[in-house]
Amino acid sequence: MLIRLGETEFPLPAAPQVLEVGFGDGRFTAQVARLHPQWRILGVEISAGSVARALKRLRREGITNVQVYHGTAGFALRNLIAPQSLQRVYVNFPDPWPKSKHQENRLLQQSFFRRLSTRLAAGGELLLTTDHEEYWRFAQAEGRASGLFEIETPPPPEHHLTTKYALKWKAQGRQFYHAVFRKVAEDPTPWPPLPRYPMPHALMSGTLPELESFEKTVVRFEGGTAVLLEAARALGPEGGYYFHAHLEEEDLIQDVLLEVRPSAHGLYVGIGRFGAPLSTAGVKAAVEWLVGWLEGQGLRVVQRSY
Ligand SMILES: C[S@@+](CC[C@H](N)C(=O)[O-])C[C@H]1O[C@@H](n2cnc3c(N)ncnc32)[C@H](O)[C@@H]1O
Repeated sequence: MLIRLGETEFPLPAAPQVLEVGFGDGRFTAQVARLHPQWRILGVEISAGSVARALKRLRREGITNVQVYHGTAGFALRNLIAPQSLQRVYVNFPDPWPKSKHQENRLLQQSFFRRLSTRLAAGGELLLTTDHEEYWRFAQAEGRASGLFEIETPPPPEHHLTTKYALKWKAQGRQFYHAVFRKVAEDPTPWPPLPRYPMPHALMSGTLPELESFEKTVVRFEGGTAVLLEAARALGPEGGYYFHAHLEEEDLIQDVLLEVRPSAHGLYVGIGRFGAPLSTAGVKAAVEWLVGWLEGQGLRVVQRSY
């Protein structure tokens, strides 16, 4: 039920028809899944704690028509959702980012609406419910500016007002706002999924140096940054090293382990399977840097696969 990127095809082969962005504790997701057992639902959430709580709830309730992705809505839309496949997107109580200098962090901006239009089916819709009147107006202005959506503002359906945040704001007597953004046209700009590469690796010869220290290194590549944070010695009989790399690419943050270990064919340098990483341009850049760094330590490349 939890999507592991390294083991998933892009887009998801059984296309979800419904997406919920920022599901929090997942109670609304579970409710929708129970009401519509025939829908394939994808829930997306950036908070790891919320993902864990929602997964527990979905398992406890025996719900099988929800897949959960831990990451950003932008990444999920681009990579997991097939073009023109979504019937409905729920956004309940998105973070309002009330200060004007933080507004660029808001989810419902014109660029998001443009990209969303490529993944919605004809007539597909996004349903926004919020307690934040200013964000509600902002989202409508952004949706309208895209020229791709028709907008209506009926009162919020009662069952949207049962989420954790809805109950919290209800207790404070706040007012609620709702908007339905219905797709009427599509952005023509192509937005293909992120390119993926075969797992990059190299075989090297020579003696692995005894590392006394390792200095944090930042590697920039087209589309992002890889930060090699630290190195650790493998204590097993074969020895070797692990390198912790933090990768930031568009809509994707990954922490991966690179490894240098003796193999039957020489020293293997590549990405470890730990955490089922997604083999992106960032992974390639990190492996490339490590191989170059080891060359600087006197090792030679026997074979390179990237
Ligand atoms: C105010 S909470 C609302 C949670 C839930 N929908 C509710 O009504 O109780 C906003 C949620 O959106 C999540 N979130 C914020 N930005 C996101 C993004 N770009 N992609 C996915 N989730 C996001 C946050 O982690 C948080 O759980």
